[in-house]
Amino acid sequence: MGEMGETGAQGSRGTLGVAVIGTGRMGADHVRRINDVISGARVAAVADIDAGRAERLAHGIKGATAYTEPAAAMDDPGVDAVLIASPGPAHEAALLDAFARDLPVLCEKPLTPDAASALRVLEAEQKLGHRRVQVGFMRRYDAGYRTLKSLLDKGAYGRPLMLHNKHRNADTPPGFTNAMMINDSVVHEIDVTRWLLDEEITAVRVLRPAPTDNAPEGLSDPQLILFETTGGQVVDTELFVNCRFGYQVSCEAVCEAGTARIGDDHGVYVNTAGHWGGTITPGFVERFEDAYDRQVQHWVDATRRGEVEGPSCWDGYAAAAVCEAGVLAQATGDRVVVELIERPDLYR
Ligand SMILES: NC(=O)C1=CN([C@@H]2O[C@H](COP(=O)(O)OP(=O)(O)OC[C@H]3O[C@@H](n4cnc5c(N)ncnc54)[C@H](O)[C@@H]3O)[C@@H](O)[C@H]2O)C=CC1
Ligand SMILES: O=C1[C@@H](O)[C@H](O)[C@@H](O)[C@H](O)[C@H]1O
Repeated sequence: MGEMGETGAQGSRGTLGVAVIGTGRMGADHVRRINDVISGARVAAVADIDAGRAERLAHGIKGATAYTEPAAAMDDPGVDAVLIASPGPAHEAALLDAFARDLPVLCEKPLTPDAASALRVLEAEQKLGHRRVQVGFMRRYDAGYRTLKSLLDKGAYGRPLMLHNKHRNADTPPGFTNAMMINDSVVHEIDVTRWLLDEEITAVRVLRPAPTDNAPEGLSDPQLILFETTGGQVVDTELFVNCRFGYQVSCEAVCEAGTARIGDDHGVYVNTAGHWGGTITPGFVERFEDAYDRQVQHWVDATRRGEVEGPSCWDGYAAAAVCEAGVLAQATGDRVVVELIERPDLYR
């Protein structure tokens, strides 16, 4: 254990030594964030099954060691906490490794890619007897979503009846599948729906219009996803992941006495010869930069106080259960009911 472990996490002011698992796009961005943007933490170890990638990243960081095994990185003497940024199917093993060492974790979304594995993680955390995981649903740290949440919580426009979401990506990485459209992309709308409305999602439907010619063969893009909630609200999401023109995420809440919409900020509004308007961010890294920074700072601060806050394994499990229903709804065209276990005491 690093400095934090020697002094004790509770109330300690030591710098948090973080092992970053997975050094691809998000892992490398989180390493940069920990090194250059936020305070109170340092990268003590990185791990990637691609040894060269891990070594190249560790090379530029004083005191960081590269590993190929996540468990070996967690055993590094400088490590107090773990940030998991490997692909979703690798999360369960890394989470169980972290639990075996009782280390605090920030786990990128999705918690895991299916409900059964998410349930195993939920059960393993309960065996520890305390929460250890914050799930990387970073939209909860975005300024626009936070404002919308506080307006809804105050009942500013009365009871929310519907949400209209848009989620557009310019393009998809190689190997992106229809299931990933739900598990990797719509999982964000699943989380913001549950969080903004404070309700569970009870059923899912998916409509698949004729696909764009810009989508890779076999990808049904765009899709329209409909959720029903325990509160009787209906939520629609347009997901269009090969729209070509940039990255757009917005959410409009329709309430009894008004509507509130976020995500339309296009920066400076310009008038010039033959042109008017703003800009569109190219991708999620730019659109949600502040949210990622706030999310990681929040995790570091809570961990240094010996606390665990933010989206929990319950949120990760509930999202995985909705994703599973969504993938089935996508394949069959049916309305699929979401099956959830009763919420355990640890997450009440
Ligand atoms: N919050 C957000 O907006 C975003 C979150 N993500 C999430 O971040 C995670 C990583 O995504 P990307 O960085 O885009 O993927 P990526 O493919 O760019 O990087 C993943 C890295 O993990 C490594 N890896 C694979 N299996 C591993 C294992 N068992 N142990 C250690 N390393 C392993 C790969 O070699 C690769 O370097 C995923 O969970 C993804 O859903 C991704 C994009 C945006
Ligand atoms: O999490 C993310 C990606 O994994 C996903 O592939 C994108 O569609 C999302 O916009 C992004 O936020």
